[in-house]
Amino acid sequence: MSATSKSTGYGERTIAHSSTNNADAQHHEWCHVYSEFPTQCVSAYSLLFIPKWSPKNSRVPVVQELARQGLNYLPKRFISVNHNDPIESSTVQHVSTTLPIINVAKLRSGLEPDEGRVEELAKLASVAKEWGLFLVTEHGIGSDILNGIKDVVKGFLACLSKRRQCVGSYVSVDNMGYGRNFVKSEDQPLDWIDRLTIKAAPAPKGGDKELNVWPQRPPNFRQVIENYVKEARNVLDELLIALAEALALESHVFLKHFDSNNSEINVRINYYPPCPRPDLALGITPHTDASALTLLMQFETTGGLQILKDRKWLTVPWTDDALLVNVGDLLEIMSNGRLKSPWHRVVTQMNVERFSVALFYNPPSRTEIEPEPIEDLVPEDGGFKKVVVSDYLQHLYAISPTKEKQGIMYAKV
Ligand SMILES: O=C(O)CCC(=O)C(=O)O
Ligand SMILES: [Fe+2]
Repeated sequence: MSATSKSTGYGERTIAHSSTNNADAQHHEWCHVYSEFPTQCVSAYSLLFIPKWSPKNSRVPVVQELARQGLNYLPKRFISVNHNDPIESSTVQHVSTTLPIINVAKLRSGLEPDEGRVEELAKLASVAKEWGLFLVTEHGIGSDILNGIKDVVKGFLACLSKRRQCVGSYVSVDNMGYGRNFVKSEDQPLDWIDRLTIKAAPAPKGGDKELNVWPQRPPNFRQVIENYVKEARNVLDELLIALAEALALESHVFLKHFDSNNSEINVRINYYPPCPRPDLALGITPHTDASALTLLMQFETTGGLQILKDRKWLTVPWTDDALLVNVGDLLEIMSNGRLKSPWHRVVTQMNVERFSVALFYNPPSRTEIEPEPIEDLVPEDGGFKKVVVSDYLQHLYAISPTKEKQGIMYAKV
């Protein structure tokens, strides 16, 4: 699910937790390595303080540390795949060519139709409607920027594993640390992932305490991510225009909800260490992204991301060097269901590690998004109603959505 400030940050993974004082922050600093439950915390601090489980004090393991131990079994807290569920256990390798790659350069609005724009818009309409996600090339984000991301992400994880010096300060921010959303009980299965979520935009306002969760090591981490965010924002704005036109809507119907000073951009670094039992564990549990659009890059290996299509999990045919864009709930609402926010999950792999970087693009949090009317709406599907972005996100955190209990229902008429 897309990040909001509720799941922003890094440290050890802390769940559904409001960190508001220095004592808590200190606790975060000390408790980096956990085995199965908080009561087995190996830090010195935990020897003195063994809390009863609650979302407030719950901790989950740093998966990287578990993977390094070379376990040949899966700790039981990570067992999540239910082999009795025909959908859950359906994994079909998707080898079709039905995920066309969108050439962003051809979509640019100044171009004449004969420069291929019309065909590219038609291709975009078809892939966005059928899949809710698509690959993009010729997006203009330089390979130096993308390679820089790979370097700082790996540098961050490496220095974390040595001395954990690279963790920023996270006082006064909700649900801090390596975060997995929606872990609310002790017996809820955990994902085989370590992740860091950073609120990259908007810049903190004068009175606000800076949301300073930027890692301090490698020293260029923040600069590199911010350069990427700047370029990515331009690409996503272009795509919002192109998607509107592809759906035969006025060009700015989606982009009008965004503004360059206050739109929210959260960046999440996902690290999937090699997993001893890929048949039993998931890297990320099935979810839809709450964002308007998500921009994803992956590296080191492919093949982890799957999408739920026609009641089957299909491996997304994602080539190494293309970026992937997926429609999130907020765009499903803005488009009044013309675009669907796809259910997706990440599977684990045995001897390889995988990294991905997800950039979630949302309108400013107080924006009321208004679904674009549909004239011939079928009466039984009332479409969507107006929602305030932050209300929608709060609702998601409150309900912990699942396929049975979908967050998007909140915005249905
Ligand atoms: O790792 C991936 O490919 C997908 C990550 C994802 O779905 C997310 O961070 O919301
Ligand atoms: Fe996602």
